Amino acid sequence: MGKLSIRNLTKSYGDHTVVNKVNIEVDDSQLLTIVGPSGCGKTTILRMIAGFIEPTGGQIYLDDKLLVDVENRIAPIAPEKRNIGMVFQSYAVWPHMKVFDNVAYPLKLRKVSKDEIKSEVMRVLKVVHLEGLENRMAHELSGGQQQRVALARALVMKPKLLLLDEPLSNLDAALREEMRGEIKEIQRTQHITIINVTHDQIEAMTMSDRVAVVRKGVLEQFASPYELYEEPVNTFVARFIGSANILPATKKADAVRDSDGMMDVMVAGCYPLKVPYVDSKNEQGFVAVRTHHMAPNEASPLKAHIRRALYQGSQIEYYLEAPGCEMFRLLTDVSFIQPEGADIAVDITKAVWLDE
Ligand SMILES: Nc1ncnc2c1ncn2[C@@H]1O[C@H](COP(=O)(O)OP(=O)(O)OP(=O)(O)O)[C@@H](O)[C@H]1O
Repeated sequence: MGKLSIRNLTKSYGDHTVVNKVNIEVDDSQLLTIVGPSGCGKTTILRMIAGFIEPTGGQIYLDDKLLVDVENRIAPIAPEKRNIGMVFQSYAVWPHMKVFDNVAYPLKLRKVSKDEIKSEVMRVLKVVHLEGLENRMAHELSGGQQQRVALARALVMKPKLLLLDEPLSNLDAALREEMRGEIKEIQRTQHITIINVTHDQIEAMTMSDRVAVVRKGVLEQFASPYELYEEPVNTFVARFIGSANILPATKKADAVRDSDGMMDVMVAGCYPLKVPYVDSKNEQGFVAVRTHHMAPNEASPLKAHIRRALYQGSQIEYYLEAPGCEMFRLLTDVSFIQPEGADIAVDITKAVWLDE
């Protein structure tokens, strides 16, 4: 088991609130990613779960065990008694200790028998694909291998919950990709609940069952990767996840749902469009449009000026300007080739309405 519930979790330093009433529920054996720009409070949330930072408000439960409850003044459970493993960005391994001893360390502290230490260490080294390297010194390993040692050391305690604070950010792109797959594999085979912190939205999308998008300490959206991409709740989430184009749009305050579940909006003052109906009274708002949901069409009333054209081999990405709009992007295949400075017209094939 490893079901985590975070309720109204808050942390303030003086009058600076860095985590503000965050609510998150993670089911057993799921992988949650907390994502957001630098300084938004990701690490603070993780450290409150681990017990290294005391919250200013809220509760955290792991299964039915109350780890901390500020309002009811219940003394927080000490970090080492929480049954939580943690891996950080910097390789927290002892360089002049053997791989085996690095991983065995937490078990030795707990006075586990020698035989059991040996079998447990060998078991987790296999899980992280380091079998055969147990007698190497940690400093003789590559960055990726050292990070696997740190992972093995966290896993050897059979934690209910594994917290990962940007453990992949120091690795090169190929190794990062490989480790993402391995962490997913560990989640599945070891039946462990994982909370991963990153500012990399691709990592959040590809690894997670659920994603928590945080901005300035506030949880903006908590959903599956699919929902975040298809139904972002605001322009911040739409930009951050999948870098959507955001265009100004208007609609009637009493816009109606048609028989297809759509409603009429006007984009950039010139382009009538149907988008999925949302219950909103706002007349001014935005539409979020993915770059591949725009298509060139000479007859379209949405005229745009090509500021930049980035040739990418199989496709071209155009950076476009239109009156009243921030720069937006169109992704096409190479059959549509236009020079920078050209004026074109584009259709929007799919979009969602956002109030803010
Ligand atoms: N001990 C402290 N005293 C005062 N402010 C702090 C303290 N620790 C963190 N903060 C502030 O809390 C905010 C959140 O920090 P946190 O490290 O949680 O962000 P983050 O999202 O993990 O950022 P990054 O991606 O850069 O690691 C920041 O504005 C930071 O300056």
